[in-house]
This record gives sequence, structure tokens and C-alpha cells, in this order.
Amino acid sequence: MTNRIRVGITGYGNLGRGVEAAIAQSPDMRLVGVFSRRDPAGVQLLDSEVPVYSIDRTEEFTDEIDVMILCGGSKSDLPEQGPYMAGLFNVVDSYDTHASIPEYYASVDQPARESGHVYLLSSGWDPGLFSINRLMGEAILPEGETYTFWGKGLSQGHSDAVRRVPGVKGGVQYTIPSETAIERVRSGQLPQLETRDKHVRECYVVLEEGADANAVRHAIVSMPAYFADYDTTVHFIDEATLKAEHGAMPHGGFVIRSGKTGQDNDQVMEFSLKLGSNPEFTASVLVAYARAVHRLARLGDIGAKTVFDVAPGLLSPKSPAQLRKELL
Ligand SMILES: NC(=O)C1=CN([C@@H]2O[C@H](COP(=O)(O)OP(=O)(O)OC[C@H]3O[C@@H](n4cnc5c(N)ncnc54)[C@H](OP(=O)(O)O)[C@@H]3O)[C@@H](O)[C@H]2O)C=CC1
Ligand SMILES: N[C@@H](C[C@H]1CC(C(=O)O)=NO1)C(=O)O
Repeated sequence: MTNRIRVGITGYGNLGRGVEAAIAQSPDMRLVGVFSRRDPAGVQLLDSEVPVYSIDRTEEFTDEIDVMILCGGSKSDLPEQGPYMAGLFNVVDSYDTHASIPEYYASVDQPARESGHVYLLSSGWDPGLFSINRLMGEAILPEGETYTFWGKGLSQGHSDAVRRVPGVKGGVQYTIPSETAIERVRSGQLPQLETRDKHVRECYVVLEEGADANAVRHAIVSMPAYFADYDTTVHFIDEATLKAEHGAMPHGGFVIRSGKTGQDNDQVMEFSLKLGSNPEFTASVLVAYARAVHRLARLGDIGAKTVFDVAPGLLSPKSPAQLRKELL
């Protein structure tokens, strides 16, 4: 296929690998290269034919990449990489530190506008698809309550945050929903639930040699925007156990809007996900939004966008006429 969308990946971890695989499933796209902070010779891709470059070389590729997909961690990587890449490329990222999204939006909007690029931030499933469903629920059922539950599963954002704590060599975080809270919601009680009522968080951590376990535990459980508002447990394990027992990354969850319409009828809207691989699903969302960003850029649009700003049809490889014929 000629005129394929030329995509770059910055950051090659779980999500970067998932984006590589998702691009391979997209005949209208071509992966130009992967950019990493590590020595390119030490980064093994799924497809050995795709080149790996040092992240220091990204400026050489501004005319060769239509959309750059940032796959770094939201806690530390994207706050630095996002504003920089916004000045060079059309970008898609999965920034998911919910409490800081307004500030992050502003930090990428200015460089994107000044350089004439589109920057789609906070794509994925939450934020992302769940955000869209929370919006739809509130718009359609103005009288009601919205609830979001995740897991049991591995949160990549929280796992990334754990791995950034000084003294941590490796780690993962599982999110576990309260069955009691879910039952109260599903029974139509419209309960008022606090953050701590809905989920607990469980971390499995490998310590660096000589690290202080109590200091690491405190740094995790008190971490603002990630763990401070939850009951969090930290287990210390060895590296072999982490590799043997915590390599899979399933996840999922659901958004429910429960409310009443104008003649007092009960209505429930629900959107749910069951994910065999959190990173691969998230990556597939990013790649679909990369298609939309490329189209918006070609239409002359610029600046920061969220999933609320993107018409769903732009995500599809099908033409508007095909979509009207097949999906309406
Ligand atoms: N919005 C949403 O719904 C979702 C968002 N996310 C976001 O995705 C982010 C990335 O998650 P994930 O891919 O699991 O994070 P990883 O820890 O796997 O990767 C983060 C970065 O770390 C570096 N890295 C990866 N592996 C290694 C290694 N072996 N040695 C040294 N550095 C390494 C890579 O950068 P480099 O190549 O430059 O070294 C990579 O980009 C999360 O922080 C989260 O915020 C995830 C899921 C859902
Ligand atoms: N952003 C999340 C995606 C979902 C999962 C989640 C959680 O378990 O807290 N919150 O949002 C991730 O990084 O996995």
C-alpha cells in the first residue's frame, strides 16, 4: 500500500512493544523506527528489520515521520518527552496521571501550536475509552451516578510508578476492586463511594541490593496521585519470583452510568473490557488514534487534543462512505 502513515515509536517497553505489534496489524501504516534512551544495539524489537535509534536523533526524522507515538512512563518520562516531541512531530501518548492531565495538556499544547502539530494526549482505555463512556453516560443520563471499576489486573501506570521509586529494582502493581462496592452499584443503590471504598492496590517489589525496605514501602504507599488515596500493600519478592509469577499483564474493568430518564424509568449504561494484555490493548488504541491524528494534521488542525475532541470515524481505516454503509 502506497502513502502509508509513517509512524515512529519513542520508548520501547511493554507499551512500545505493543505499538510495534499493532502497527504490524495495520496495513495503512509503516513503522519508520524506534527511538530509545538506551544503546540501540541493546534493544531487541519483535521485527529485527525495523531500525532502532538513539532518542537523541529524533530531530533528524521530522520529515520522515507523520505521527510519533510516545510509549514512556507517565510518572517521569512523558512530562519531559511530551513537550519536546510536541515541537517536532504530530504525537499520540497515553499519559494517565489523571490528577495532572490539565497541566500536562497545557505543557504540550503550546509547543504543538507553535510548531503546527497535533498532540493527542491521554489516549488508551483509562484515560481514553473509559473517559468517553463516562462522558456519554453523563450526557445521556444527566440524572444519575457514574462508577468506574478496574481489575483485578496489572496497572501499567502504577507499576511504572513503583519501578521509579529509589531502591526498587523491579515491580508490578495489581488493582483489586471491592466486590461489596460493585454489588452495591449493580443493585441500583446509587451509593456514594469514596476512592478507598472501591479498590485496594497490591505491589510486588524486588529491592536493589542494600535498599531499605521500610523506606521503599513508605515511598510507595504515600505516593500522591498513585497510592496515597488507597489501602496499599507492598510485598517484597526476589527477581526470580517476579519473572516467574508476575510476567503476565491482564487487566480490565467497567464504567457504569446508572440513572433515571424523564418519566422516572431506571436506565443503566455499561462499557466493559476484559484484557489478556493491558499493554497490547492500550497500544491498539494508540495506533487507532495515530490514524486520526494524521488525518487531523492533514486537515490543518493543530494543538493539544483529548479523546473528547476526536470524531470516532477518524479512527477507522474505512472511508466515511464505507462506515455509513457498514456501521450505521
Ligand atoms: N491511558 C491508558 O489507558 C494506559 C496508559 N499506560 C501508560 O503507559 C506507560 C508505559 O507503560 P509500560 O510500557 O508498561 O512501561 P515500561 O516500564 O515497560 O516502559 C517505560 C519506559 O522504560 C524504558 N524501558 C523499558 N524497558 C526497559 C529496560 N529493560 N531497561 C531500561 N529501560 C527500559 C523504555 O524507555 P527507553 O526505550 O527510552 O529506555 C520505556 O519507554 C505507563 O506508565 C502508563 O502511564 C499504560 C496502560 C494504559
Ligand atoms: N492507566 C491504567 C489503565 C487503567 C487501569 C487502572 C488501575 O488499575 O488503577 N487505571 O486505569 C494503566 O496504566 O494500566
